[in-house]
Amino acid sequence: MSQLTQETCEACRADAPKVTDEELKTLIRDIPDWSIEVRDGVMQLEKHFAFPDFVQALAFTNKVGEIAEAEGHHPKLVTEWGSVIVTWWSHKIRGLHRNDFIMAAKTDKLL
Ligand SMILES: C[C@H](O)[C@H](O)[C@H]1CNC2=NC(N)=NC(=O)C2=N1
Repeated sequence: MSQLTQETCEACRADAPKVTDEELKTLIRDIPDWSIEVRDGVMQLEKHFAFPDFVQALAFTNKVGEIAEAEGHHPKLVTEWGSVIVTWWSHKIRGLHRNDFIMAAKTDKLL
């Protein structure tokens, strides 16, 4: 399990730096199952989680919500029967911050 899971998010600020290309290459190794998506020019981390039914998908969704509230950093969550797509990015900087990698690692740790 990545050391990122031991870190906590810093407060989201509009002038916070995006991760550099070099940091991105290093950080993504810690969360190898996550994909990097770019939507409207905004880089995001995304992963699909499969579950046997809706109840377990919803339970996982709520767990992600709990860590998001605890860290003050929130994802996009798409919950369907047997499926949750989790997407992390930093809205204020319209891109990826270290916070997003921390939260992706913490998301994986929920399973
Ligand atoms: C006021 C509040 O802390 C901020 O708006 C936080 C809330 N959660 C957040 N979550 C994410 N992913 N990005 C943000 O910029 C962000 N900002």
